Amino acid sequence: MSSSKAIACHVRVRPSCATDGKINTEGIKIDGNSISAFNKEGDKKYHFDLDQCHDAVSTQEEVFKSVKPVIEQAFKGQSTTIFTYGVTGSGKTHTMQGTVTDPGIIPRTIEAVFQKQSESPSTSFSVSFSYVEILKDEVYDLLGDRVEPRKREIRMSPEGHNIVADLTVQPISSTTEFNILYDAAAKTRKTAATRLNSSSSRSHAILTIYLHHSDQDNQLSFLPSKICLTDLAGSENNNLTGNDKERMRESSAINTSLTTLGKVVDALNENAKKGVKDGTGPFIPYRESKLTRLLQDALGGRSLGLLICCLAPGEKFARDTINTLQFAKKSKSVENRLNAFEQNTRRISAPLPRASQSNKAAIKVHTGAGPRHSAPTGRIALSSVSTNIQRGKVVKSSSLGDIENGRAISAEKTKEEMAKGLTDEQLSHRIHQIVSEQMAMQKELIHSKEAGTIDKVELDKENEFSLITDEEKDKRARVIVSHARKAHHSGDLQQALKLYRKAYEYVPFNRKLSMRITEIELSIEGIIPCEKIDEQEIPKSGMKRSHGHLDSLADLSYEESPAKKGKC
Ligand SMILES: Nc1ncnc2c1ncn2[C@@H]1O[C@H](COP(=O)(O)OP(=O)(O)OP(=O)(O)O)[C@@H](O)[C@H]1O
Repeated sequence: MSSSKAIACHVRVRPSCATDGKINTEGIKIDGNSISAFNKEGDKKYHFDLDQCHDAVSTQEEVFKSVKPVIEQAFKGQSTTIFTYGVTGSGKTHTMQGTVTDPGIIPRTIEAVFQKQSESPSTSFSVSFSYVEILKDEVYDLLGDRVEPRKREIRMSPEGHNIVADLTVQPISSTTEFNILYDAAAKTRKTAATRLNSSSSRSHAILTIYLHHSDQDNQLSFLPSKICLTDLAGSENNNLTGNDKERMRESSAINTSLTTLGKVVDALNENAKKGVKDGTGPFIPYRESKLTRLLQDALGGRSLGLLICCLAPGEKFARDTINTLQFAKKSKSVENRLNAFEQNTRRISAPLPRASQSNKAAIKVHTGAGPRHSAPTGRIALSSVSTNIQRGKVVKSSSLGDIENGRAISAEKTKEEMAKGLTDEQLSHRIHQIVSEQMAMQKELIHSKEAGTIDKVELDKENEFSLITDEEKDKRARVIVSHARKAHHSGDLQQALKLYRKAYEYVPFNRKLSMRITEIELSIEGIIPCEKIDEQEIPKSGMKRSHGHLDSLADLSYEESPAKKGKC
């Protein structure tokens, strides 16, 4: 059944410690589920109503008890995301991970998962997990090669989820096994001392627990439900942290991705205010950072979301406290569209065996060794399946390809057989979902055709995307931007938008381009006037960079490109 649910927002105040400096005992006050905080000057009081407030004496057990109902939804097939947010040193890692003697949400969740598994053998699910960190806007697999860690791409799965390419997903069958693997991986997460925290996390860390459900009696298995536990790196004030140059670079990447997180939440709220339905509203800048791409499901997506805002009690954090609580307040009005049923019945295959010694090898999950734009192929299959469901024809689900759990599907049952077991309401939801998927597929196809129209500028090498260097990506983006600018100049905004978006796929870090896309979208919607670009700005031949004009997209903000930053 489909429903929408706002992100739940909890707050936790950390006990005071030596680095907090002066403490105003009246600075932060909790009363039930309300919290008030004074500004630094102590002359203005801010008040917030949240879903749960934990004070400085709250225990790890109490905090876990308050999040457990969300985790339990995953046992019923609903994916869930919990993330900790707050200034550096406010207790995010303590809350999420804790210590051996005082475990936090992650170890307690794993315990609850295996407890559930042992309590109800009839609820058959096997367990695996992945663990990634986002450091300076690059994704690394913490279960992957630790000696020579490789940056991982983010790709779109056929289901429309952003997933990390070539990610290690480790099957586990006990808490002990998890602890050994997790401890080793957590040690490789980047931490460093700052003036505020002797072991400050310099990266965002996302631990995902996959529950692979299967119905042994009916020979069905489903997409895994996920419990995504995210420990965000802390927002930082370099004056307080005393960061050196390298720390400052990290801190700038952390602050930028958190700013994007805020922008995504703002845009979602803007959509909600305008009552805009899926995909037709203003541009949501998910693609501006890897963090927001990976949290897309939890922010306006299909995951049940819970945000824990952590607060540090020192007076010097007064402003951070209010900012954090304001972030909680605006996140609280973001609604996610939940649908455990739909997620669960998307695929039918032979049942997944429980994790055992024989299937312990870590699975690599990726969208295929093929091109970044292999997704449309998968979607064509999806489209034909959906058409056939509606016509009552039989199609094997193997045509869908199995991306999420990396296994070949050996479908014994058909979608038609599945449909027989659905109520009218469930079927109607399913059809609604399929129509949305078809629309997404069509969009992708338009993009592919677009690539065809610009073959002459070498976009026919699209399927080598994952193999090309960042420099080459920049080059291609410039070529497409030059075509976009021509369309823009001639007033063909739709064509310009398509091409700018295409270029953006190559340079997702390019904020100027992202802003141009937003401007055109708003112009198309008639919200802002269409800004004509000057013909002089259109490169006449080749892709020489134009000079001087700040707004020139031919420039593509080269200072931000990985090539320029020497990342290639
Ligand atoms: N509720 C708590 N009870 C006891 N100690 C705590 C609590 N919360 C945090 N601490 C301690 O405070 C210090 C900072 O906490 P932690 O490392 O979790 O902060 P953080 O928000 O994750 O920081 P960063 O963003 O820099 O990684 C740690 O030494 C931690 O053990």
